[in-house]
Amino acid sequence: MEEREEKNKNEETEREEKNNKSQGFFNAILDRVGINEAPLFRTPDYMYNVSYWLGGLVAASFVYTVITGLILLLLYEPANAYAQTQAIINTIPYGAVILFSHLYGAYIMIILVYIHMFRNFFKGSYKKPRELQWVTGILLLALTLGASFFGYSLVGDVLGINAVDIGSSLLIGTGFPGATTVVGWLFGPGIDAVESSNPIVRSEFFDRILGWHIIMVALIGLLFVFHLMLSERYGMTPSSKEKPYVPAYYSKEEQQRFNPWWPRNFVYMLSLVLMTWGIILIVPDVLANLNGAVIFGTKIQLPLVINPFPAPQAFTTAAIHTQPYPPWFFLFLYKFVDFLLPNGIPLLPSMVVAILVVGLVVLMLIPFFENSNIMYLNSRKFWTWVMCVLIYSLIALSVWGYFYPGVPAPFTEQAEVLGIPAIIMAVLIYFLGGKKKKTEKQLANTQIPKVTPTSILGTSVVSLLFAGTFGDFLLKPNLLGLLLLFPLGVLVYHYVSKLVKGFNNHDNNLSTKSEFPITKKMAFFAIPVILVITIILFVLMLRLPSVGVASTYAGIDLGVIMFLWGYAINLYHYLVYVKD
Ligand code: HEM
Ligand code: HEM
Repeated sequence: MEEREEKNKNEETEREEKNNKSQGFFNAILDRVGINEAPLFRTPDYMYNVSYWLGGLVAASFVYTVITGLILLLLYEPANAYAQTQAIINTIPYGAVILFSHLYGAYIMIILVYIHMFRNFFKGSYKKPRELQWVTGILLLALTLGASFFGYSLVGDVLGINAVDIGSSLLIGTGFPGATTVVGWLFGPGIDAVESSNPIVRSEFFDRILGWHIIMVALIGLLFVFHLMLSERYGMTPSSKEKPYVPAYYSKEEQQRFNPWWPRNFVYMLSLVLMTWGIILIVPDVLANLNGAVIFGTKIQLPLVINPFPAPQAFTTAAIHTQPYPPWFFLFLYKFVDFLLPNGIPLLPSMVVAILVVGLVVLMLIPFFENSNIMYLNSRKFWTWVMCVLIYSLIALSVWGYFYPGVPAPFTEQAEVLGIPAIIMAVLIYFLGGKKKKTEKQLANTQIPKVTPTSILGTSVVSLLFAGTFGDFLLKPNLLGLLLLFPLGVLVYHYVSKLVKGFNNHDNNLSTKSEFPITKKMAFFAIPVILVITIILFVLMLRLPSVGVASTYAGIDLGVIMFLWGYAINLYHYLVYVKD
């Protein structure tokens, strides 16, 4: 009896092994993992479009910065921050590539987080049942800016140390109870320690900053897991054409028609990840080579805010001659601090901090303030206006802060730079935005306007330029003014007509066809060509210098290889999965 049982068991294992062999080793592992049974969201064809995967791109840049950050952690010396950062750039193999791409990984992550956020607002993805995703998203945005701020201060250059100085003065200046204690927690012995001749005191400061840098990154990681779990619960927000009403999500039954997560989503995501990583490597390494290069007899000196090289060391003679800029992602705040009240008195630090905190909380609670039950933009004109003004103000204040740092901004200037565009946007959104409320029946029978934030912003900017130039021309008629009026007039016409058409156009973006400009035949041949090119590039990479700034050539090479691989996988996705 026992013998027979043993025999049966053996036969079963043999059968299983045979089965696994015929499946292939890789598939057998996936089968064991149960990839097909995992409760991952199924995706309809039309969602294979970058706009639906922006969060994935943010996550890709996050993972990149974590990998390079862990390598930097092995190399960094808190007691010797600036000198060691220079050593990483100049003496450690591929150190410059790792540090520069860590910095730009963070920069690209910040830009993508903003794009992801605004896209999710305009798509209505914050509405029921995704409110928590929006709330955790805003926390993720704040943490990303925080982690980048602390990372930036780790270098020990004048910009990073100045940023800490401004930050702590702002907090202490609020006079809020406990502000000094909080500053003590955040910055330990403070920036004076950076000047100390005692390495223990110096490391006390940089250790504290490093600690916060890693804590914030860990919090991003934890919160992201939650954010992603929520995303898998309801899937990505369907197109408003498919689901025009709240709550917009596909039921379990509907999902059965769509593509399972494995392998198509994996293939698509891999292609996007590799392309993002490629760009993170290429951009700073190209910039590092541009900086100091002589082009047409002119020596290029990149502005400090985008330069991958550190600024001069804090508290040195060179530092005195450096304009104290904050990191570019806080330039808007830097200008905001220069604002004067209508009576000419500067904004108090307590007002600045209070406005920021309240603004962030309001942004976080948008899903609860704006709860119209239609997914289209014209059902939430007020909030569309708020978000358009927010995008515009972030950009305008950053540019303003860059060109006129520390120059007090009187109320009249604030009204010109921010007030007038805000009014133009309000008028455009109100008058061109169609009727606010429609019944379900009307909605089904009418064309739903489709207006993008870009068309609203574009129209506002060109109208403003046109109005300004026209005003100048009236005051001081001249030929240049007249010549400028024509192209600007054409641009105004272009944007306004686009906006008007947008309001009359239905969202017809549901085609499952690819937007690829090339045919499948071309894609079929392009893949092996890319493979051969990347092998050549790889061999070349091994011959390029590995130490010092010159290693950035290898960085560019690796970036191009990654980007091309990402593109080749994208072509593969197109060939295998996209229907003609
Ligand atoms: C576990 C993850 C991470 C670790 C261990 C880490 C570690 C480090 C270290 C040691 C430095 C100092 C490099 C030097 O000056 O020599 C640094 C710099 C920096 N980190 Fe991270 N980091 C991590 C993730 C991140 C993330 C997720 C971001 C962005 C959100 C970020 C943004 C920055 C920035 C902007 C710098 C300044 C780089 C420069 O100015 O060249 N880091 N990081
Ligand atoms: C570290 C920052 C962030 C990461 C890594 C991240 C990641 C993700 C990922 C992977 C998704 C799944 C869908 C996709 O790939 O787009 C997603 C969806 C979403 N995220 Fe984020 N996110 C971040 C920040 C934000 C912010 C700042 C907001 C808005 C305030 C936000 C709001 C949302 C919403 C509403 C969705 C659902 C989108 C939909 O249903 O189509 N996220 N996020």
